[in-house]
Amino acid sequence: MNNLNKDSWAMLARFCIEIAKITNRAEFFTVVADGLKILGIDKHMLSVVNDNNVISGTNDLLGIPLMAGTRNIGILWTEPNIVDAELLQAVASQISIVLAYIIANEEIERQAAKIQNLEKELAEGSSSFNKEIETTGNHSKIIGTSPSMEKVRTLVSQVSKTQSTVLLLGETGTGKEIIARAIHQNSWRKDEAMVTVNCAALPENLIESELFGHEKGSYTGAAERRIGKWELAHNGTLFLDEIGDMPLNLQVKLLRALQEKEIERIGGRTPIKTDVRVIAATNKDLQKEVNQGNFRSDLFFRLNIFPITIPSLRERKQDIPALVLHFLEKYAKRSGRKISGISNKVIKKLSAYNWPGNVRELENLIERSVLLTSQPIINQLYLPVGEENMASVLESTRVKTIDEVDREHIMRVLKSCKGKVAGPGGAAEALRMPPTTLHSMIKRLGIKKRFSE
Ligand SMILES: Nc1ncnc2c1ncn2[C@@H]1O[C@H](COP(=O)(O)OP(=O)(O)OP(=O)(O)O)[C@@H](O)[C@H]1O
Repeated sequence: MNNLNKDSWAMLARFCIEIAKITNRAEFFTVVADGLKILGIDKHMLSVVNDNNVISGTNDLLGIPLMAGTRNIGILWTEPNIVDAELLQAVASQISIVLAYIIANEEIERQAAKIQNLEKELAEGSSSFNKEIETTGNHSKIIGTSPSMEKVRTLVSQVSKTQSTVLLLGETGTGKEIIARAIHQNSWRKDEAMVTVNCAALPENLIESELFGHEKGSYTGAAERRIGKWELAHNGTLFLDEIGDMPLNLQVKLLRALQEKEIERIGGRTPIKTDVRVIAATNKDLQKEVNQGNFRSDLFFRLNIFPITIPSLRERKQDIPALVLHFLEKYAKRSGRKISGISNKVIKKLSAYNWPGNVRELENLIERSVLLTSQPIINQLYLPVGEENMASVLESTRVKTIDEVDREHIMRVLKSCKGKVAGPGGAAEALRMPPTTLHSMIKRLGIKKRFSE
């Protein structure tokens, strides 16, 4: 029963000690576990139970099956000839009841932690649950028919049905998470959870507990026992995002978990067996990280069994129109707006841009444009303030007038001065011009009042 946690062991031990007192058979308790004298209980040797439900195991130990209904949940070991068979059966049936209760309790805790995890993700708006609904069961939501995306699709199909660890490589926003989800949805684990851990989002001291969990009191602040995401992903998939940012000392533990298929909670003394499929993703060049000593080479080789590189959007510009239509439909539906399309002129501009933020950047732009347009066809782009880089690329086909350049520059300076025109720290000072001149330029160029004093 090595997958029982510490509290459950203690509960079982207390019960067994009570039985020892009641039966007046202290010598019955021969096996020591977790520092407490309890009955030896094992669930891994059930196959040697004979017709009489009594077996001889190693070291001449006797084993009695522990049953929950017709299901074997463990085996009780004792030395032969210490107690009579009738008493042994009575003790075994009592222990079975307690053990079944403990196992059920642990399952409830695990499920509660899963629900809590989902609720947290829903509250943060990053719900794997939400996304699961969107991508149900197939690759249809992975948009793009360019040869490079078709290659990705083929690799996804090949690897989904296997147990292999997968490494997803690609720039930020290229769709690594959506591909991970497709692999999960096409695997036989699809009815279990895909649990996500962002290895870059948490400080080093918290990420180990996030991943592997901790026992109550294992460190200052560990007021309650916590089940880690690895355990939550049992029978399902664990998506380790930004794996290139995982701290070195945790990389050792991750490698061990991948190899041994078991983990230990912080402060826990018993290893926990798990069945987890790992998909890792990074936008870093992992080989380079290995060369620089930031990433362990043994872990790299363990993860790099089946790498899939997702191409950047600028390498597959032919996918832009289909992606745009997909996002238009998605956000028009979500916002209840009636948008029937987007003009060719805008598509051309989008295709001229080099998309450093890849599909995510395109998606954000379309969402914003759907919300801000008042026309049924989008024929203008609505760029977020501060995206000068993008704006200038999109506008590069046209030469700007001096007034436009002045206007943009003054607006930028006013913004950085929080709208202050005159006086210390004001825009006039920054632009080295008299406040009166700046005031009249603001008026002439039609700069909105919110930028002036
Ligand atoms: N091929 C695609 N079809 C449809 N939507 C896509 C595609 N690729 C990416 N997206 C969308 O773009 C957004 C960003 O994708 P995702 O989060 O999967 O990128 P990522 O590579 O994991 O990014 P990061 O490295 O920053 O974590 C998501 O909303 C996703 O649904």
